Amino acid sequence: MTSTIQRQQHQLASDELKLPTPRQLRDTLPLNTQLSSQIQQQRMQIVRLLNGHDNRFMVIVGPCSIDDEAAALDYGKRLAKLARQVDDKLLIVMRSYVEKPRTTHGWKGLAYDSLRDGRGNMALGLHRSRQVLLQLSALGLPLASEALHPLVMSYLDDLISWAAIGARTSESQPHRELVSHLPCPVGIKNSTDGRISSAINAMHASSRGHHTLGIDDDGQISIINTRGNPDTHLILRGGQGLTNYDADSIHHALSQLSANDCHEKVLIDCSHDNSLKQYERQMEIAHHVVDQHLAGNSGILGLMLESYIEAGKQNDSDQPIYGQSITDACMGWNDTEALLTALYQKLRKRDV
Ligand SMILES: O=C[C@H](O)[C@H](O)COP(=O)(O)O
Ligand SMILES: C=C(OP(=O)(O)O)C(=O)O
Repeated sequence: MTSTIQRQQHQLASDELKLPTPRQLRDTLPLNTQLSSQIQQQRMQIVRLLNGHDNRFMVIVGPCSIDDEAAALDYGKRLAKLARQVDDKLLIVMRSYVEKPRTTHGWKGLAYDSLRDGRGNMALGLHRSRQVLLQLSALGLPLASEALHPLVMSYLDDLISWAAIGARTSESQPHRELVSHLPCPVGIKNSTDGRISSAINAMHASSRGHHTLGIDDDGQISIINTRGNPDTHLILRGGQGLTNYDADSIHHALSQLSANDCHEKVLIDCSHDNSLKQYERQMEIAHHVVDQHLAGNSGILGLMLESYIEAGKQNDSDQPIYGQSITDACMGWNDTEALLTALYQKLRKRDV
């Protein structure tokens, strides 16, 4: 008797553990032709910037992590409106991260634990992630996300215009294979200790085709033949308490990229070690980076900001605060809008 109950419980648990295949989730939450061609065009716009065929400045801005669809959409609407007003000078891409790499442990993002109850209902998490990315795309914004788990990407990569490989994974072979397969431009971060060589090696490795393991659209474990991704670039995010957004660090990075035959373009992450995790510092860093660009440094592709509706970050023990980060501390919307407007005006002034 007991063993029958145990078997039934086990059966229930394993049913709950089953996920839809990528095709099933895409069929449930389809990308329509209009949005699909919007995303194709947005990817191509970023590639044009990367190849120096468009001299706009790219800004990847948004919450450290998406934890709540209502707040993400509220933020997205504000950003989409601003993006339209400045789009002759700034190509604005919304940070829409549904996976978070952790230094040790902590909340891993909407895709893993959307209820934030620690039970890891990934069927719900993947559904909610795909749904919110579709809704954000429909606002007209290009979306940026970190490519962390290769299988998670098989559910979401059609919605993303730009992906990041984080500082903790740039040295990993499966991530380099993943980049080689992704259908969009990818920024690769310097490692957490500040080295840029791991990112440069990753750019080389991912520019080639690979044969690797993965799943097909129907969830069958398969050999995946990747095409090689020519559209990668370096992201400087500082490391081990040292910053690398100053002119000398950027010059050094660009000369290393040139010596290694990589795109001579860097994106500056104004957060993480560059801000020494003090979110307010992102504003002065962003100005410093745009000033270098205006002084003629054409190797600077743009910058990244962590920003949400409310400034700072929540404390686990507090009542939830709408629009405030539950991972890294972010700039608030008012400062973000003022900063992007000021950067835009600076860039326009150059042309008058
Ligand atoms: O951007 C987010 C964090 O810096 C990254 O996920 C690591 O976070 P942790 O050190 O709090 O785990
Ligand atoms: C985790 C992130 O950054 P990094 O990999 O630089 O720590 C991030 O941008 O969310």
